[in-house]
Amino acid sequence: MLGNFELELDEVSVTPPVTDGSAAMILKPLSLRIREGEWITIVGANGSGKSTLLKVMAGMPMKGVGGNISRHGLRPEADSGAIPIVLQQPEAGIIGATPWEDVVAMLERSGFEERAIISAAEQALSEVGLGGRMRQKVETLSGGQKQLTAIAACLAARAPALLLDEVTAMLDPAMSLEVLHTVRGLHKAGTTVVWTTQRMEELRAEDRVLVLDSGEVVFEGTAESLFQRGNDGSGGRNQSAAERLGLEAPYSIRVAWELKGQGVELDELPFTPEQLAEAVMRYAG
Ligand SMILES: Nc1ncnc2c1ncn2[C@@H]1O[C@H](COP(=O)(O)OP(=O)(O)OP(=O)(O)O)[C@@H](O)[C@H]1O
Repeated sequence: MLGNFELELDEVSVTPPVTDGSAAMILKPLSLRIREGEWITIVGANGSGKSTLLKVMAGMPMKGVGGNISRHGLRPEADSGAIPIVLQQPEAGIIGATPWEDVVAMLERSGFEERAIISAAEQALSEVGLGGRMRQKVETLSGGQKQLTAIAACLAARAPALLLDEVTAMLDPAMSLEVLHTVRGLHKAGTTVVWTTQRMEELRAEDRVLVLDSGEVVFEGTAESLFQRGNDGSGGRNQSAAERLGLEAPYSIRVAWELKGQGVELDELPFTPEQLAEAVMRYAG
């Protein structure tokens, strides 16, 4: 499990480094507190500011940052320094020739004592399901396995939170699901996770979601409340926050809305086909 984590952003904003005064802010002032063990999903279109917000959360030195960022009440540089971010391109952060070498290199760079390296690397690689592929050449791994290698390196180095920048964007649906399931498992075991995505089907009902639009937080709440249509007597047809923000609901939720229009009201909003099937079975009794 990763080290303990509490991150506080107080009126944090980011302005472009060179501006004639007319350029829009990259991130408009926002305040946010993330507690240990939370799962946050940041949703937004290209250019909405997701990566910038992650870099701010990571405590990366950046020009144009206003407001206060603190971890356990300390500035990030006074705490454990910048947290690594796993990026969209599967090869982006990998420096070793095999998963094993990559994780070991990260541990050496992070100043781990030699005798602690082997067990930390083995444990992290098996936690992400790569125990059997530690010595496989990186170029022969799938995109998802490369992402899991990068995630294992963060885990092994005891990064205080997993910061994941659209890590499934370049992966096929099956691989995306495998990476998502693995990270969900790590979260269940206590890891703090910030997951950014443009894919609504990666959300789960209880996720804490931030929606960014042009550098501004336009929604904050659970995924369930993002897709909840109101009960105004119109058969639940009045729009959810997601619809008002132009976000397309996952297929299962669209089916649930359609069923509700036909008078079939499921007892929970299904985020996955499996949840949809279960809710329909419960309805059918
Ligand atoms: N250093 C910079 N100078 C000027 N503009 C910048 C800088 N960094 C980011 N931007 C702009 O800020 C906006 C937000 O960028 P950011 O990369 O955070 O968005 P994003 O939501 O992660 O996008 P994507 O999904 O395409 O990665 C974009 O319009 C980008 O061009």
